[in-house]
Amino acid sequence: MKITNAFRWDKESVQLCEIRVKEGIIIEIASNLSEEEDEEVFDAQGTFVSPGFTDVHVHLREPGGEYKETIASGTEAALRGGFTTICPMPNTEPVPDTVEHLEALKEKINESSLVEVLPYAAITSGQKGKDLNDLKALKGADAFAFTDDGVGIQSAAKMKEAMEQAAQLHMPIVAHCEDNSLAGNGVVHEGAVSKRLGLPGIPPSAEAAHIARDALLAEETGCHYHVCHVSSKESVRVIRNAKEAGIHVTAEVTPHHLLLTENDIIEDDGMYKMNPPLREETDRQALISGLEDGTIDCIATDHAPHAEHEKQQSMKQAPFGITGLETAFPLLYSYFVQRGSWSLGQLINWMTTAPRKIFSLPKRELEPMHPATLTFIDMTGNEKIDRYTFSSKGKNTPFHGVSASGFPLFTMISGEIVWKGRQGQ
Ligand SMILES: NC(=O)N[C@@H](CC(=O)O)C(=O)O
Ligand SMILES: [Zn+2]
Ligand SMILES: [Zn+2]
Repeated sequence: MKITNAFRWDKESVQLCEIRVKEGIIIEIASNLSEEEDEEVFDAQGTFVSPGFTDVHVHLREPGGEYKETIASGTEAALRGGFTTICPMPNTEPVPDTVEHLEALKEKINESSLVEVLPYAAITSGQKGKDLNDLKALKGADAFAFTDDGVGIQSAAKMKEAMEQAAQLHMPIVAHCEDNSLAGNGVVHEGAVSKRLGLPGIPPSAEAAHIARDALLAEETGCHYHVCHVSSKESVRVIRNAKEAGIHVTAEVTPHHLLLTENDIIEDDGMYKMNPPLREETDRQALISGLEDGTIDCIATDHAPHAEHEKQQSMKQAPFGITGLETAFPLLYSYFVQRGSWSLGQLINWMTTAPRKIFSLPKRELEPMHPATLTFIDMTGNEKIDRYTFSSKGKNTPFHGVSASGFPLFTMISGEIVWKGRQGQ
């Protein structure tokens, strides 16, 4: 197959190109490729082509929470957002904390996933933070990495034990950092908005204290420690210091923490409730500079679908979390690339190469010998985000009605167009 009329990021600028694909693999890329007899031609219609995005932090809710999302609906949302590899978190029912549960989950993934799905296994039984799972056996059953995302591991000793074992297995420990004794029953950032709305707050120290603790434990144990959804300037500082000390720490940031602050919360509205909470403008700026200077390694959505009736509740009642797969690239492209803060190459790196490097996944580059697993993005059009058109069952986004460019038009996996939803709409 010859893909024609596509733009790609070529070192420093966007260039028109043609791509030859054989048996699902990229063979050649050039501005003009020779004609081959009887070759199928795929007209990319002037879209921008990128390796499919990788998201190392999503919630698919299956098993146990199928009314919020299923593997089928969540992976369709991934395709619609340009993601071809996603890593679901283990806060499901049951939790993938035994080989049996993980195998059952993998079977469901095989039955209904539309993209590559690499599931995490939990660190502790039922994610209760008490009994360590058989990490060696879970690695043997292909766990992507270990995490108790959804809750922080409260006991430092338990975290140390987990890291000791993970280090021996050469597996990363991925952490939702939240000290419950500091976070309490908080529902928003502790600051101006928690005061204005009279809501219990979550201080930045609830996150940063765990990161500082765990960085020391990672140093002691030699474990690779990855921090989920960094939200505060204090956390960025602690991660920067840890990296400077040579500790193997990596970190991710979500689109919503890069784009929103507590000031976007106008009233007591559960749609703006997420964990960690939206913080202050100085935090948002620290996250942006942390990403730009390499303190934060990649972008991950923390796609957290919930049902409409759940998110329509007040801050105190609604569950934490917002969806992200179908809005991540358009929002970041429109806000940071179109306005000139980042190059397209930087954004693509944080959503493709960088997350794969953190977890030593096989490279997916737009280069010969790599799989033709590609996302084709419409860079010129502009449309309003409409949550009711999401493939995800979770319509819970605070970005409904926001205008953006950069929506994927079609997605290819190993040379096959697997999604052309926007074309068909
Ligand atoms: N981020 C969230 O606000 N919610 C996540 C849990 C989590 O990522 O901690 C969820 O599972 O809904
Ligand atoms: Zn979390
Ligand atoms: Zn999460």
